[in-house]
Amino acid sequence: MSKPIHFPPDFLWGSATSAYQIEGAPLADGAGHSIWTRFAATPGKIANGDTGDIACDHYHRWREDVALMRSLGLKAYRFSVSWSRILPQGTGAVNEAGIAFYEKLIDELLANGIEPMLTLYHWDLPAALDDRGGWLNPAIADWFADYARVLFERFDGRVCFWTTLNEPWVVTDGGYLHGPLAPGHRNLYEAPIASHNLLRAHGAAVKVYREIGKHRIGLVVNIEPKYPASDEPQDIAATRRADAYMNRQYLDPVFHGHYPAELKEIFGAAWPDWPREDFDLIGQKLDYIGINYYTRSVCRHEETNWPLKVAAVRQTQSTHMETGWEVFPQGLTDTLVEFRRRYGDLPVYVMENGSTFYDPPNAEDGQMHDPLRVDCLKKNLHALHAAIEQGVDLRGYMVWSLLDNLEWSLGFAKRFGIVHVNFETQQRTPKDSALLYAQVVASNGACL
Ligand SMILES: N#[N+]C[C@@H]1[C@@H](O)[C@H](O)[C@@H](O)[C@@H]2O[C@H]12
Repeated sequence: MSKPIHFPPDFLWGSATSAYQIEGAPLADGAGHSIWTRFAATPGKIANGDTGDIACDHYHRWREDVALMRSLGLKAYRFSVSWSRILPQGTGAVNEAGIAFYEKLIDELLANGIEPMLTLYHWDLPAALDDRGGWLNPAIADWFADYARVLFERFDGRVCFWTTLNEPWVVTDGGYLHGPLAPGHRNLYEAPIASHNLLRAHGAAVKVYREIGKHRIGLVVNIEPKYPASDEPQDIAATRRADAYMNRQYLDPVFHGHYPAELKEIFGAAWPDWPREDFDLIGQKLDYIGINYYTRSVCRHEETNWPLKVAAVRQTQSTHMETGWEVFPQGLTDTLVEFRRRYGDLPVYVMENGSTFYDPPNAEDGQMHDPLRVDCLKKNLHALHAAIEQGVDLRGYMVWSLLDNLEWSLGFAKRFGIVHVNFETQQRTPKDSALLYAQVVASNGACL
């Protein structure tokens, strides 16, 4: 019998979602278009013609969903604000109805003893700003800082956990280099510019927060640890390139004041010489780092793969994600321990971790059984605890996701929720994984 595991006494157990994936009604009450309302309206961009027009109808069911979180005993809820609900044109006049929606949500969370954790940007850029160059326009750092200021002024104090960006790597790689995500560009020269401006915008928002904020602000990055497929020099080099491109491209500038050298190697002439002062802006001190972990990647050299010349070697037990994400809990431990080794003892929150498996239909007992997700959750939580035992200052864990939702260009078919959503009836049904998670929260991990 393994000894029961205990997490730190004030460990923050919660769940995570994002605006466009769950809210629906993206244009309600004066909101403006975003690059995702546009992308979803473009035939062929989202599987099965799915859109965020309704999604989980959270815009109308927010009170019910907070009650659901309360029933699971959650201590925190990580959500994002849709920039174009607050500033329909991305800059300029504030849409008070947009403020009102998030104010109701925040106050309801607080009334139910749930810590609101607010993400300023989770991919849904106002379309009006995309028309002005979006993340390719250096002015976006100021636009983002002005948007952040509005929310800081309205909500700081009720919101004590702020995140500037969610997964800048996905925004860049998906939206500007390879193109499966909004705004759907495929351009070697644009990707580094968008990525750099995301980091500048992050720094500009943190700078504003230091002027007027009184609580905590950080950045959320997705980390996918890279392991060489062999000890061949070219596989080792490929692994180094993949790590630099996906993981260190954001953490090195924020914490070390420069990009990894491999990026110039990868992008060649498409990699600009960045102004030194940009790194002073990007390197604003953070109160915590948020890490999203899903899987690892085993890398080999592949000359034909553009532009990294890296291929991922498919592994055995995988989730039902499009690219077959391997279930590899050790990667979560390794990621957290490596962050501490490379960047120091900053408080860490796992801001997303979860899995997608085909959930069998409601069993005759009316319960939604999801044994694969239950198994994956248990293994990941043990891996989390292993990191704490190795000295990582881990403060909290947000399971992705509270609800089945719109998995971006993969549509509604990829279900990550611990709560099942019937998208015809909007009925929410806690899965076995939700019941397990409720026990984990109640026992602070001792039930594992
Ligand atoms: N894919 N996948 C699931 C999940 C996605 O739904 C989130 O919006 C992203 O922050 C991150 O990619 C992770």
